[in-house]
Amino acid sequence: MADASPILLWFRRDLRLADHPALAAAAETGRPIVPVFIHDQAVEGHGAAARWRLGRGVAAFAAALEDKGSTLVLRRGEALQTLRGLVRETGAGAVWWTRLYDSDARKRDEAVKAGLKDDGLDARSFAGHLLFEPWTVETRTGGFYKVYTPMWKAVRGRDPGTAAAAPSRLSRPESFPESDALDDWRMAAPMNRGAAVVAPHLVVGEAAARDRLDTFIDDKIADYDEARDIPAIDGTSGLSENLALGEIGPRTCWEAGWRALDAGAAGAETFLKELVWREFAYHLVHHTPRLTTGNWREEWDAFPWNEDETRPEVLAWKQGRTGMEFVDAAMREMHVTGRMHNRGRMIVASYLTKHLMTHWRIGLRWFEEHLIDWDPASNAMGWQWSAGSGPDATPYFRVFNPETQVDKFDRDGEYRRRWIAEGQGSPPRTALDYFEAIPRCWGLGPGDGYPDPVVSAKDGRRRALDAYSDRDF
Ligand SMILES: Cc1cc2nc3c(=O)[nH]c(=O)nc-3n(C[C@H](O)[C@H](O)[C@H](O)COP(=O)(O)OP(=O)(O)OC[C@H]3O[C@@H](n4cnc5c(N)ncnc54)[C@H](O)[C@@H]3O)c2cc1C
Repeated sequence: MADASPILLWFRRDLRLADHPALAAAAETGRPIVPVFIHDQAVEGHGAAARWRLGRGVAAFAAALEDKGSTLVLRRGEALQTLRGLVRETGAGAVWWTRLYDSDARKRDEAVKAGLKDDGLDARSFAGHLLFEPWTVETRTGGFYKVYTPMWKAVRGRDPGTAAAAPSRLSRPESFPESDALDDWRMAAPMNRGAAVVAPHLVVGEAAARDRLDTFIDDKIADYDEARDIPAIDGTSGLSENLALGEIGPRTCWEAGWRALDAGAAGAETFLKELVWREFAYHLVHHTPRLTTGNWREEWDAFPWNEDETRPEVLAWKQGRTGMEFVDAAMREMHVTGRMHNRGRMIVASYLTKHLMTHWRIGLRWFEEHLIDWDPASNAMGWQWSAGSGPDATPYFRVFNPETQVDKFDRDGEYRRRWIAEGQGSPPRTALDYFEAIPRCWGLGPGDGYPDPVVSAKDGRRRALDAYSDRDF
């Protein structure tokens, strides 16, 4: 007789109903589905902004499941024990989930799979977080790609499969097990007063992510090639926030990008390429887990980066008060919106690791604390790319000059005016919001003077290049 026991569907960073292979497969069986989200602090701990954003995403997903006649069961605790408890409570014969690729998640998932299999359960993982899983893309000699462009060429013409539609209804078990109350998890607590400032900038949930993609394709993709590099222009998709939590599937984005390319949209190929940068980051993290914790090029362990986080110039960087306007504008954008334009990310990362000779790990952790689109793979790759210690990285001797970057990417000063209040007669709301978002104990206000540079662009560059030429690797 066919197995009619419930399937526990363990949701993690895949908070969606469409383009979800594990959910589609479960719905196909006709068996009752028990959707579960476990707040597993060991893996889903995150920084303040990502944790808060996760809470908002879980709430939106729970509401979407209610619309389908189902219920998201929330539990907190160590994953394997929690799932075993839920199996006992529901009589489930299967536990299915979408694969993740960073090392913390993989270690947890491997232990979960082994434990559940020992219990005689159908423990199964599915693709869905990526277009192409890391072991399916190989160089001609059989390794993984360490350089982006050949990887792009290898996958450009590949078919990642079709994104499935959301199931129309989900079969319910006779009763759902008890669920924690999301409010009891206090996901917003570490955000303090920042939450009220960042909240209007969030775009939460699957339906909103889908609208965001459609708006991007209809209104922005044609100009994406050029607009994407100008931080004052809202010219990118903004989808990183949703992709990070799986509120939209990468195949849905890929298909939309291809349709736009086929229809002749000029920027569509660049958009597809950016999606593959995300893949590249995950392939790297899968094959070399140290990407998130240590120098990918291990010879960089000998480089004299400073790891003292208490230095005043590091505090100035965190606060957006280095006296370098482009750097400060970008850091403040992150305080207010939980995001930072990609150009800004490259500039502040270069400035911290080169002008301030500070270890990229300090920046990586600060981003992890403040980004609502925090992603373990893209964040680590971005930092190591900027620092020069990663694969296919910008060479260390290419030091972004924050002053000349202004001429290229913010010539009329709109971006800097949007975020830096000091010196403006009537600063815009965005610039004032920065003072509402930051910790009160910093004691900063819009009436303060704008700081002198903690290091001049020229001196910082020279210091970095001297250290680089003194290295013995
Ligand atoms: C130091 C540093 C840290 C970063 N940290 C993160 C992070 O924590 N989370 C994150 O999602 N991205 C990170 N990035 C990559 C990039 O800045 C963002 O993905 C991008 O700004 C998101 O905006 P968007 O969604 O509008 O992108 P779009 O320009 O619309 O691009 C579409 C999608 O492609 C992917 N993508 C675009 N650029 C990159 C890139 N350089 N690397 C990897 N994927 C990319 C993203 O998923 C993005 O949503 C980082 C980059 C740097 C230099």
